[in-house]
Amino acid sequence: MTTFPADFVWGTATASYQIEGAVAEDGRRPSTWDTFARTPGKVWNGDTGDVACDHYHRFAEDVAIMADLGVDAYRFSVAWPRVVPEGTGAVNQAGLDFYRRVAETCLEHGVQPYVTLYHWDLPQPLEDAGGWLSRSTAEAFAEYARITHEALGDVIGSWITLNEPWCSALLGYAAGVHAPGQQLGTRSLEAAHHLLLGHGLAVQAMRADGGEAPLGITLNLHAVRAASDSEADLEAARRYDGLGNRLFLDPLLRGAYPEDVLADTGTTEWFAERSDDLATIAEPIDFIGINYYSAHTVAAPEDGRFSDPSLPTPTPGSERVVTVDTGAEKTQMGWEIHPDGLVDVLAQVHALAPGLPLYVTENGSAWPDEVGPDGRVEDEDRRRYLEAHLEACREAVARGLPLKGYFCWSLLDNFEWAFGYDRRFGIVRVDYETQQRTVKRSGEFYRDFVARERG
Ligand SMILES: N#[N+]C[C@@H]1[C@@H](O)[C@H](O)[C@@H](O)[C@@H]2O[C@H]12
Repeated sequence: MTTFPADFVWGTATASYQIEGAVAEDGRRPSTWDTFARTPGKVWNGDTGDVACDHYHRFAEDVAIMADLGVDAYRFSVAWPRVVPEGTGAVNQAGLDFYRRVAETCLEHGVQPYVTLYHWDLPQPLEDAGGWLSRSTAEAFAEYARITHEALGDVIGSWITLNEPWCSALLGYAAGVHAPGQQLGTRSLEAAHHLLLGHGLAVQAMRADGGEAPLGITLNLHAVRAASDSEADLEAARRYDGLGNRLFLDPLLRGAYPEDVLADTGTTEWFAERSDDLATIAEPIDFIGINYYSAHTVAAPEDGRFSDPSLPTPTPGSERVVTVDTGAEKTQMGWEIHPDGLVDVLAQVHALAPGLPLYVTENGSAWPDEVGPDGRVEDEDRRRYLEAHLEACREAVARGLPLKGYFCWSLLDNFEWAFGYDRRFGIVRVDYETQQRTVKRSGEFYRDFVARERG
């Protein structure tokens, strides 16, 4: 059986708004998710990240749990509204100091800090000025990145600029199910462009600041399969792969947008007017992070008729593309379980950028956990999902794909965006009433797997 390289990185991942709480403490100002969560009907049960897992006050305990699990690295995100509370202008030293404490505590426990600079909590004043539909937000992001990199570069092991720009753009500005809750159809591709431009400007700013830490970006890639080899279904798969994957992979790794996607969405001219940005977007990076959860089998709508391409294309799975239920087991999110799809997306990126190091920066599953009379959580479903995807990572390594690490999503149960606290992804349970942490069976499995693979 293939063994993982000795330097393979085993980690866990979280995000600021999902775990920190303390949303108005020590100078933090509102983000778009503070606003969105307070908008009636947007988040399950009216849940907010006001308290979440109280990680802002309990981070030392959480780092100690990671050390006990034996992980090498902790991927967490810096909240922009803690560091530059208004998005631009004044820097909040208390915010920088908090993240320095988190990073130093990690290092004291032998855990490498990996930072994501943007995991969706955009300072509200920037959204009020246009958000990611505005080019100025890309420029503001680069300045925030420079500030944070300059302040924390001595304690951060790796930097990820953006987490899942697809979600920020397509769910935030088209489907409207994420902050800021806009339903602007294909204008969401303008947000995608400004997110990618912000990424490139941030990479340039951090490189100019010096430092040796690797710089990368994290994308949620969709393993896409056509329901049949009919022309209509293959066309549906092309559309889904285009809007879900190539809209981001191509500019980042090929320096060009996919012409078919721009044609599908009637945005060719808009992007042509901004072609000078592509060199910045394609600024060389040191790794790509891939968040993988599921594979999607897609087909053309029953009648085979595609609606007018100029109509809004909120997200893949809109009226042009339907997702087919293959009968595979699903998680509580309704996502089909296809571990082999992880190898497929790793191979897809490798084909575009041979040799570029790859990390699985998120992989995990939500299940309705039960706490036993002994207080334990025997989450066998989550353990099984985890094991299957770790073995998929082993297969990727065996095939010679440059997979360098795996971060389990998530260390803790946390605020699951529009699902609030109804969905638990943690390998460590959080009792939101008491904030007690309990390592689940899946967490024990991950600990034992890592120890065994490390030899
Ligand atoms: N849903 N879901 C779980 C998980 C979400 O909690 C993360 O914040 C995102 O980066 C990504 O969507 C994946």
